[in-house]
Amino acid sequence: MNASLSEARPSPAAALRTRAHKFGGSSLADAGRIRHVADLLLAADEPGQVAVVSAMQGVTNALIALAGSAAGGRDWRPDWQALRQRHADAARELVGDRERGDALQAWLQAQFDQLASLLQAVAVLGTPGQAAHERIQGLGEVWSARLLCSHLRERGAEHALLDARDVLVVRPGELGVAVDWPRSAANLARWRETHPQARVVATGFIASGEDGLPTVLGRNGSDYSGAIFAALFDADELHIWTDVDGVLSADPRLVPEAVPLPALSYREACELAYFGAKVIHPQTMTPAIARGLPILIRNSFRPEHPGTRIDAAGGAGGPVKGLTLNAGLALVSLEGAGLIGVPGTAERVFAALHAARISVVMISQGSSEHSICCVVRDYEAAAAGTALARAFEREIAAGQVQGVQQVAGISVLAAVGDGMAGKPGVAARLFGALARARVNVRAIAQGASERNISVAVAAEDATRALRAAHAAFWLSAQTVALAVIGPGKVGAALLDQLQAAKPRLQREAGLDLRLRALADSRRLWLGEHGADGDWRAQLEGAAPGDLDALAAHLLGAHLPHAVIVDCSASDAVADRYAGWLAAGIHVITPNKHGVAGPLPRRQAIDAACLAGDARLRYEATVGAGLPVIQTLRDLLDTGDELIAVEGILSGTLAWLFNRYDGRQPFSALVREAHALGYTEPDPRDDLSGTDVARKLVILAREAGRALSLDQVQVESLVPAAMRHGSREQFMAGLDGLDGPMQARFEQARARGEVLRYVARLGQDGQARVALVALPADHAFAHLRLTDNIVQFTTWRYRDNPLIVQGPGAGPEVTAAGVFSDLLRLAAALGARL
Ligand SMILES: NC(=O)C1=CN([C@@H]2O[C@H](COP(=O)(O)OP(=O)(O)OC[C@H]3O[C@@H](n4cnc5c(N)ncnc54)[C@H](OP(=O)(O)O)[C@@H]3O)[C@@H](O)[C@H]2O)C=CC1
Ligand SMILES: N[C@@H](CC=O)C(=O)O
Repeated sequence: MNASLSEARPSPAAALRTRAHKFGGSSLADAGRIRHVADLLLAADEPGQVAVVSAMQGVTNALIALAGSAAGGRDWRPDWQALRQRHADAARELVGDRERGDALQAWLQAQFDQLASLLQAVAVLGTPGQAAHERIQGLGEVWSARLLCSHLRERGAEHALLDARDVLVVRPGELGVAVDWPRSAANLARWRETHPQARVVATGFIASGEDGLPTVLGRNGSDYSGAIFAALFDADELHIWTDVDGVLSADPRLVPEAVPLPALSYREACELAYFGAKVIHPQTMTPAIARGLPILIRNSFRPEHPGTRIDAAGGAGGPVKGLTLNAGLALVSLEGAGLIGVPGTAERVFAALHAARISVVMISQGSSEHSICCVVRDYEAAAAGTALARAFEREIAAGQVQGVQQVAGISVLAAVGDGMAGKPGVAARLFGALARARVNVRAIAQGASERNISVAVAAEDATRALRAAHAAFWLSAQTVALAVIGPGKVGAALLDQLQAAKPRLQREAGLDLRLRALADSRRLWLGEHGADGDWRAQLEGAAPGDLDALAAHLLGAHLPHAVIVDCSASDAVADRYAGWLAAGIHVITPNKHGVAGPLPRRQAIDAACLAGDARLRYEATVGAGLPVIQTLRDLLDTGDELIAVEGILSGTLAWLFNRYDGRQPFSALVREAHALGYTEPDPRDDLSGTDVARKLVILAREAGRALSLDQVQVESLVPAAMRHGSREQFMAGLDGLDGPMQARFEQARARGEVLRYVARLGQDGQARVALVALPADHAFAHLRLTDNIVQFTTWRYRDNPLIVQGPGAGPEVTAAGVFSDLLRLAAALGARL
């Protein structure tokens, strides 16, 4: 009786090439769905076919409820009637032929009459009893199989109807129901003598016990029946039809980007199923595994989709095929010097937990043997703690073990894939992704098969951890939750560039930049799935809100990475950088107030970066899209020393003095520069030299010099009378600039010189920004438009300074500089850039 499946002899009809199909309840929910199943079966080009069916959706539960009602003395007749009507209606729709239809209705009526008699008996006894309960539960499959078979016959197909109770013999086993293969195979062979048809419809879920009484296969029983009949009919493949495109790489409710997996090995499928992925149950697979039968998980709503193939080979793919998350767990650990080098500690832990009937989800022990920890279901944690405390009572009393520690709110993330075995770097990639997503790992386990790495993390980090790991193994794009503050000239250009580049970045770099928040000084827009459409329209309808809500919303997405891009010129916004960075939000900005602001603020920002993993990038603060800061950093990082910096650091001032020839009013050019988006929001910041001074401060600080804005000698081009008042008042009185500027210009021209606004940071530490008259052949006299020029004199470049030159202002180039920072950050976070 213990004969295994491989010993079972195939039925005489096994010479046929046969494919087995299994349809679940949702595929048979009503007449329309049953008709669709028939379409699939009739369209399949296969000589032999076995279709194993579940009950119509919800029918098994309805039958169990009927038995419960009858046993509890409640009136079961209305529900019985509804169930009868549902099947009678389906039968009417499925079988139009009068004679066949009447026969089917009469058969159904007889079935329901028998059910009614059973329920009456249950009501009298006050309990269904095991035998009646199993008989009642399994009726749904008998009815659905008959409906499908009758419909197929109506359409001219000669399918035989196999009631599994006539063939399949099972007995209770330790891990559930076990099949008596020799008896079942012999029964099938006998049945085939009178049912030689190539195509068969069989009932799932039900079978006969060794005593010949009807029984059921338990949870996932219909899938199990599919595999059993596939084996008994010696099928070439088993197709399990569901309502999804196959096995997904992760739970789509937690990772919306989860993808269907084309192929899995049996072992991968078992590992994923164990950790809760929506794969078929491992027990279901045993008959298939035993004979190397491929299982295909397919979508009955999209039969053209190939689905997931599960077989011995498992197909190609990355090292990790899928990820699962098990929630509702707790960590229970023992720690103490009394465990070191003591043989039998693990055995005592397991024995104590076994005696308390507690199943261990994961176990981990450091090689120092100083501690050992287990992950158990949270509702069993207290009992596990008590069991361990009792088992180690002596050591705890002697102070050799520091009691039992329990941590609730734990989830286990498991990465599964045959390709992990023998491949260096997989764990590094997983842990690197978790670190970058700021997820703390509480415990780790990897079996010697190297097919599964499991990590225990805090429940609140679990979704972020899953998404980060999913992206790290290229199962989906690296997803970055993005907020843009200040959609003014630069911000708007950036948003347009982001929108245009998004599809290509997703496709080619595996980077999903998801805009979740937008704010200007008056409005805050928060979105769930990213502003993929018209961001302007979204902001248009937004209400006022504060930046705390913006940061909370960004973090609330549980996306692996969060970035705020500050495109304002606001000091108040810059004041928040340190807090955001400390909270793990990366910051990117062209706004100089943060990095050139008061030293204590800058120090707080730097400290937040050092303490955590969040990064601040601000390349566009100097030279807009030019690589000025990066160049200086590269020089310093490779061991060079900065001696001096000199240059033209203002695009606005460069443009003004490149254009100004004394013929048109200087004020007209300032208005034009403002309209072109070169100036700061308030052009006085440019004309006063403050903007240039800030840039010099940024470069000095980059070189490690603690320079403050008030230490820079600044020559302002704004007459004292125009320094106060609103921006609008200043713009209205702009022609007040014209007289003094004309005079400076004429003086310089008389000497054959040109005017340029130059910044200089000397070796002596002196910082100065001023309008100077330069000889007409000076390098700074030959720039074009908004060109900046920055000359770095360093120890290596002491005879011939290193020069960075190019356009240094304008919304498009500045936005591109900000975007480059974002992409460099994304690359560091793991995007394929
Ligand atoms: N233009 C250029 O060539 C370059 C600019 N930069 C820097 O880029 C930044 C933006 O410049 P630009 O686009 O020209 O400026 P704009 O004036 O066009 O845009 C500023 C944006 O910031 C918003 N804003 C202001 N205060 C706040 C606040 N407290 N909270 C939220 N949003 C706020 C404004 O909103 P609202 O409309 O409601 O006021 C507006 O959307 C500046 O810091 C500038 O120094 C850097 C390099 C080059
Ligand atoms: N207004 C600034 C813009 C860049 O920082 C400039 O003109 O350089």
